[in-house]
Amino acid sequence: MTELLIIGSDVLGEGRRDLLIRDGVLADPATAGAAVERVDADGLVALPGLVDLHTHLREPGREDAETVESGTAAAARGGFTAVLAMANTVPVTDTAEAAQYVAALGDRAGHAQVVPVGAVSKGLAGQELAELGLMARSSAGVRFFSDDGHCVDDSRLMRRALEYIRAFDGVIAQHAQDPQLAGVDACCHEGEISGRLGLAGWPSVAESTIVARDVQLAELTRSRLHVCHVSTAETVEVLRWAKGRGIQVTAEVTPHHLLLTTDEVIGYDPTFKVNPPLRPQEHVVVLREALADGTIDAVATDHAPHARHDKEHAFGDAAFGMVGLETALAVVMDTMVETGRLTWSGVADRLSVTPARIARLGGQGRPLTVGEPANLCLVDPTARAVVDRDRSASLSRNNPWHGRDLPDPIQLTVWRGAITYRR
Ligand SMILES: NC(=O)N[C@@H](CC(=O)O)C(=O)O
Ligand SMILES: [Zn+2]
Ligand SMILES: [Zn+2]
Repeated sequence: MTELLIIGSDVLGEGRRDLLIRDGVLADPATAGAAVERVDADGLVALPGLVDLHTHLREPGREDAETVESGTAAAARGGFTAVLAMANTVPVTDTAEAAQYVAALGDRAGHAQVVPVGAVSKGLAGQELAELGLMARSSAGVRFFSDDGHCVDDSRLMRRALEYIRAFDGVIAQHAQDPQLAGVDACCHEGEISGRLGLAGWPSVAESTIVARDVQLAELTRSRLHVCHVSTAETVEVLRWAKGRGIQVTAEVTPHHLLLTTDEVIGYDPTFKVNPPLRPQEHVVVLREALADGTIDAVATDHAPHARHDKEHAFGDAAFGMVGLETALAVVMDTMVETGRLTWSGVADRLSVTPARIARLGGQGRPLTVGEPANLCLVDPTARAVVDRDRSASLSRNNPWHGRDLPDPIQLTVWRGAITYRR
């Protein structure tokens, strides 16, 4: 029997206590055996293991950019004990077998729980529904469905998906992007900078009009909608309205949309090309407020690794996306904790408790009390470091934080009682 005793950590910033881990669960520290391994956590904060609702692991199909092994190792370094693996792999996760395969790869890697996301439409083509019911009833137990990377544009298909998943308490996570308003070339927030740089514009309303439609469909179907990577002030207004009406909608924001602005694009560095695009500061401020007041429920990374040969192109031709698992908590600390917008218990809520609830994950996002599964991370609230993209567990280097001085919090991650990362 291996035991781990974490001594003197500040649990959720609410007081110092010891934590004993035995057989994968939290036990009474007074019962620790003589051979217990001790971890000195003086000055550290203990949080429930972080849960990422939005990770691209790229396996199967693009193992040159990321594998389940490398992506979940990066997750553990970032304090995550569970990640939802988006369906836009090759082949797409649109069958029960494909979902079971991704979950099995996660079990084999052993760094974090890998929860497969099921596609909404077959092949992400937006034409016919994927096998939603079979994925839900399989051993993979899929509850979270998304065509992420693509918007479920067809209103009728979106309505039917929402109707269908209600029977098994599913949720449809929408990548909100009207493909007509944001055309195929759109790669920069539509505004002064896109005009000056000559980049095709991606207007705010291409996001918010889809969200406005979808919350009304969620109301009609009495089903659950989740909005991926909210990036605009207009979307936040729609969410406030919908939540005020009691519509079952939740939303996430990425770390990069909480800190970076359209200004990053001025140097045409494709590292900063992401979907939805980085927005001007006035949107960033609204996103921070909305995360603080709960209008936006969760932070999700949208970790989107890309191989060098897909990213190193002229801005317009490069792939969309940036890595983010290892730096997510750092950016949330910088934008939300150090600015007084969120307490540690607020951080635990937005990065663990609420995402676990949205995805219906038992055993994740739980309080750190006796009898609960030992999924946690230890955080140093004062450490800082300059981010180095070459010191990463991810296989990809499209890291927008490279060279930036940020908090460097994660000291230890424990999943199911086993140490998955140690500084
Ligand atoms: N966010 C991105 O810019 N890219 C994502 C897809 C997505 O989340 O839309 C990807 O899969 O690369
Ligand atoms: Zn997306
Ligand atoms: Zn994504």
